[in-house]
Amino acid sequence: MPESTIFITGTDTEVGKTWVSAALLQLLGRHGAALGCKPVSAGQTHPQPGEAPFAPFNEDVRWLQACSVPAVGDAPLLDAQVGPIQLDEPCAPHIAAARQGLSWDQDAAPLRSTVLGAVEALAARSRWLVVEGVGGWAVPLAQGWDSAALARDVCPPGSTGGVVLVVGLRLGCLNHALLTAQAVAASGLRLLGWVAKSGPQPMAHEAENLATLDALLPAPRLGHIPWLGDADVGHALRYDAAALRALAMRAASHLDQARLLRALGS
Ligand SMILES: Nc1ncnc2c1ncn2[C@@H]1O[C@H](COP(=O)(O)OP(=O)(O)OP(=O)(O)O)[C@@H](O)[C@H]1O
Ligand SMILES: C[C@H](N)[C@H](N)CCCCCC(=O)O
Ligand SMILES: [Mg+2]
Repeated sequence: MPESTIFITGTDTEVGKTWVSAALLQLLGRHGAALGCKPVSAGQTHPQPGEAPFAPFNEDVRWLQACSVPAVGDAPLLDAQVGPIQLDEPCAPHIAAARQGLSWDQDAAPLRSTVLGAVEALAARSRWLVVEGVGGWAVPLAQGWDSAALARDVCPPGSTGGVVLVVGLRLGCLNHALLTAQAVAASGLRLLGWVAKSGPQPMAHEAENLATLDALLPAPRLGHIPWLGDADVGHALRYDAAALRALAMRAASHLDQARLLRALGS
């Protein structure tokens, strides 16, 4: 079993959870096997007209597969191991599932058992397991099972792991971050830390917003990942896993490794 399972949540969808997950994998992979999992994903990338053909893939799964660091001698992870449930449409997962005729609204048990089976298989091979949630903390998945319940399933209260919150720096993030931290605590889970992620436009009064989060969030800031303006993410995702790892390393250079290892108790 892993020393720690880290569940990555965010203040919203598209805030940088995958960037942070990939960066953590590359950073922690220096200290032992670090494997990534995106248990439920929604949205497949298909070749556009005129583009060289490739098999459709989910971008988050592709990132985590490329950036996972298996133990020496262990096999690289397969797409289906990193992303056991990959839905077609880029929307709320329970809606994407319904549109594909999956009956998650009737019974969560088959979904939960597939997902947790996949997570456990990776856990058995890793020192660090990084599990990326879907959207924000409370996104519904299936009847009686949501993203918060998934987090509790993969790093139960009392386990050595916990939650890392990614805060997308934009107006509104203070409220979303503080509500999420409250909800994590109410679930009985440990907030290990939080990471700020900038978008293409710098947030107005960024320093003051970061200071407010530092003062009010009940966990340490583990880093602030800037916008990497020159990154050709689309090309790297399609054709170049090494370029994805290089981008993840650039992102990781903005994380505080010592603080992270302290938060993980290592
Ligand atoms: N070149 C780049 N440098 C830094 N950040 C980028 C770059 N290109 C895109 N991004 C950021 O990545 C964000 C999406 O990040 P990411 O895919 O990690 O989000 P997410 O929280 O994982 O989303 P989801 O809920 O879909 O899983 C975009 O909103 C954008 O700000
Ligand atoms: C498709 C998207 N990028 C995410 N994977 C799914 C986000 C679900 C958000 C649901 C919601 O909070 O409204
Ligand atoms: Mg993501």
